Amino acid sequence: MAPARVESLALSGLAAIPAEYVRPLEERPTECVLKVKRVEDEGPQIPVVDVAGWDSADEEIKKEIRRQVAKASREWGVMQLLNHGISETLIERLQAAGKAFFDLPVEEKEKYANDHAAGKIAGYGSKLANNASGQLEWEDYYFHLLWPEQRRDMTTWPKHPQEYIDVTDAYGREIRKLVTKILGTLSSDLGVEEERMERVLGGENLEMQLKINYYPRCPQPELALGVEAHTDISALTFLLHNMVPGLQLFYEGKWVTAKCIPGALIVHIGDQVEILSNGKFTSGLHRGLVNKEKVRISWAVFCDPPKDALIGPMKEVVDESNPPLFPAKTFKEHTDHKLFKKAQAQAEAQAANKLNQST
Ligand SMILES: Oc1cc(O)c2c(c1)O[C@H](c1ccc(O)c(O)c1)[C@@H](O)[C@H]2O
Ligand SMILES: O=C(O)CCC(=O)C(=O)O
Repeated sequence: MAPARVESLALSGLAAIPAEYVRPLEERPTECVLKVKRVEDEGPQIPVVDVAGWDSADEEIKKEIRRQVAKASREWGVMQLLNHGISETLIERLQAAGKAFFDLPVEEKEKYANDHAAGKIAGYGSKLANNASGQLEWEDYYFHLLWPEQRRDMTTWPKHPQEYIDVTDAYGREIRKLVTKILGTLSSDLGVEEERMERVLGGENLEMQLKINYYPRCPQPELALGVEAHTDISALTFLLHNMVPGLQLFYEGKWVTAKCIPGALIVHIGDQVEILSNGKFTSGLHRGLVNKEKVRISWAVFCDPPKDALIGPMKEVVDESNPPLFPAKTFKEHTDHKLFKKAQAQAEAQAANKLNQST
């Protein structure tokens, strides 16, 4: 059976969210997004790195940018990049196209419905109820392969609006260039050749998946999560949003809300870079909150190695005093293992809840 669309639920005007969307107490946001906004200037903030001089002829300028990118990747596993080189116009067009798709009636979007249960994740979807816990996220999404170009299945891309394909293709090309820059910076910081990480991650076979997250208004945002806490299975993730706050990073024991900075591109370090670097770079735990007044939309590009790429700590970052912290696994094994672990943890939590209720 197709899962309920969160958008349809939200539009039905319900005052209380269905039980499957109510997070366990320990997962609930302590303050809803609108309250968080007032205190967002307090405490530690996600690092902001201005990379305008990335290609500068001045070696000192380049060195300083590289130092800041590596520092943010080590300490936070996330950063907001300014002056990243992707034009404002392209970003506006990408966001207008994604919004135009989600502005279609749900029945139109259903024509692109994915079949997650059958392993077909490309298309329009909502999180499936996991048998173990039945917990759901307050979001619908659109997911498709963006790169490499020759592996795209254009039947899974939205046909409306007409501009979607051109603009998403152009954005993908820009992100692909940034992948090379960031992986080069991180490789150098580890003392390996600049091309090394990109090569291990598949080189020209490196994959990029686009996920447009659509978070409808939620009548009880303090009880729900748009995306539950997770680290990304990717190597890197690039994120844009429509300037509605919601992304939070777990840092030094607290959830920190990402500031909405016009023009900024958020970059997450994912599990694959954490593994390659033997934990020198951090795959940051993050989650997405929802909002009572505003629809939130975000655009995530996940950069992944091919499924069969074997990823383990690079030999240069391992020695007697730095033993490998991760076993080498193919990307497919990593993904399967993580999903299995999550399902198992949810099953255990649910069993414990049931036991508590019956005693
Ligand atoms: O290739 C990837 C890499 C990622 O890091 C992720 C991904 C795909 O998809 C996750 C996802 C997609 C669709 C869903 O319904 C989910 O519940 C998760 C994404 O969260 C991310 O980890
Ligand atoms: O919407 C966001 O800000 C976060 C999205 C996310 O973490 C994801 O799609 O995996």
